Amino acid sequence: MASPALTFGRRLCWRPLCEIRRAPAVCIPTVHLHVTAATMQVSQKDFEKAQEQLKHLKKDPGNETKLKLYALFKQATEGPCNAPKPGMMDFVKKAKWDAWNSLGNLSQDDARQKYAELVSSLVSAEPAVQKEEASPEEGRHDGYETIIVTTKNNITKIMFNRPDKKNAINHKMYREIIRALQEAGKDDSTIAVITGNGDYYSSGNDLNNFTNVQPSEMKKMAEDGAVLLKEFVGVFIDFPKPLIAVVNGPAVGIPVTVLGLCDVIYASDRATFHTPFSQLGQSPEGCSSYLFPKIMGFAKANEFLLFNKKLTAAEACAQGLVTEVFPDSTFQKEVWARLEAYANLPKNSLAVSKQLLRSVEKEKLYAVNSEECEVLKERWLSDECINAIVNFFQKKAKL
Ligand SMILES: CCCCC/C=C/CC(=O)SCCNC(=O)CCNC(=O)[C@H](O)C(C)(C)COP(=O)(O)OP(=O)(O)OC[C@H]1O[C@@H](n2cnc3c(N)ncnc32)[C@H](O)[C@@H]1OP(=O)(O)O
Repeated sequence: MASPALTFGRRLCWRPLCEIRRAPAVCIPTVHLHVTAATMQVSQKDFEKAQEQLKHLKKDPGNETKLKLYALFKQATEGPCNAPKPGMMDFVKKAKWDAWNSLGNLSQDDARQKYAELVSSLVSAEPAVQKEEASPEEGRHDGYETIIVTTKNNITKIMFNRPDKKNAINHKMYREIIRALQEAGKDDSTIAVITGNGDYYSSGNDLNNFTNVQPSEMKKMAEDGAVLLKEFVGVFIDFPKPLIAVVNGPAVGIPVTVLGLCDVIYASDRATFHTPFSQLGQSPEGCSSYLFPKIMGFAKANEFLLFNKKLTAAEACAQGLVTEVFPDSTFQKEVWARLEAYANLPKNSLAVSKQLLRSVEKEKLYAVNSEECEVLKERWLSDECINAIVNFFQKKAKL
């Protein structure tokens, strides 16, 4: 397949909602004679109320739901799908058309009803309070949007903070993590911790990083991506004090590979570890092509890095990737109690010891990092990789 302009992705996110918001009561007078006036009024009122409620949703309901809302709105206001089918490569329009068309001959009243019910279920599922935002944490560093950085009890904590996107790492987040690690390396803390907010540790590279790119810009996108990735992995290689990963949930891709560059890895028993590189037409990064065989042995590393084998926390621990696994119910309490005790140890002694443990490998790690980024630069331009990303957004295919 020729490299298409990857212009779908994000646009899918808001257009259906925006359209719904922009298309208010003008379409509503469509009525059906078999419905009594009273029922019709209630249903129409609910429909209008639902449109209003939708505007105030705090949580992005996700593409799948937005497509459902779009389809029900069109059905409710225009009846069965009557638009011409968009072309295969017009992913967003095609997804919307498919959603509308799938409603077949559903009546406009039923569509209004279902629309109102769906909005109502979204409203009840809204989080009561965004805890992290509601109560600013002690020692919080300013100027970050995608991560939360705090320093307290001699520990600098860097928390991935895009829980609605499973903490997928977009370009801004790569840059913010680089800056946070550089600052944590120099601040007064004794140790630094990386963790995730929400149910995931991180779902890895945000696949939107590859979207909205015109064919003429693909090469530049790959080159810039390789530069950013090299710098990102470089700050892990050079991190001067103990770096602990507190893996609170599933981890996919790059947050897994850089675990080999962290010093201690604590995992909840809910965590899983997955590097689906071949499934995505990509190749390993984060120095994992060198460190993982050293950590797990070739036999296990090959299954993990080549064949996308997902590991449970217990398996990752048995293979030496994870230091210790804790029951999810006591994970935070046990881990933080332990980290606070470690952070009271002499800071300089810990820093020089960590550097001794890691310095023998540094030159090799720089070389591995460079080589991995070069290979990935080519991979990102390959049909295998582009097709995998198209597939993710088109079908929302899950790993
Ligand atoms: C500078 C560039 C450097 C590049 C370095 C390269 C790194 C390689 C990698 O990291 S490879 C790993 C890439 N990650 C993935 O392929 C994961 C893709 N995501 C999934 O398969 C699933 O989302 C899941 C299994 C992680 C979670 O599934 P679940 O059903 O529980 O949740 P949703 O799919 O509904 O996810 C909620 C919303 O989050 C969006 N999302 C999740 N992960 C990513 C991602 N990696 N990239 C982009 N978007 C992601 C998902 O699309 C949902 O969004 P929506 O609510 O708008 O629909």
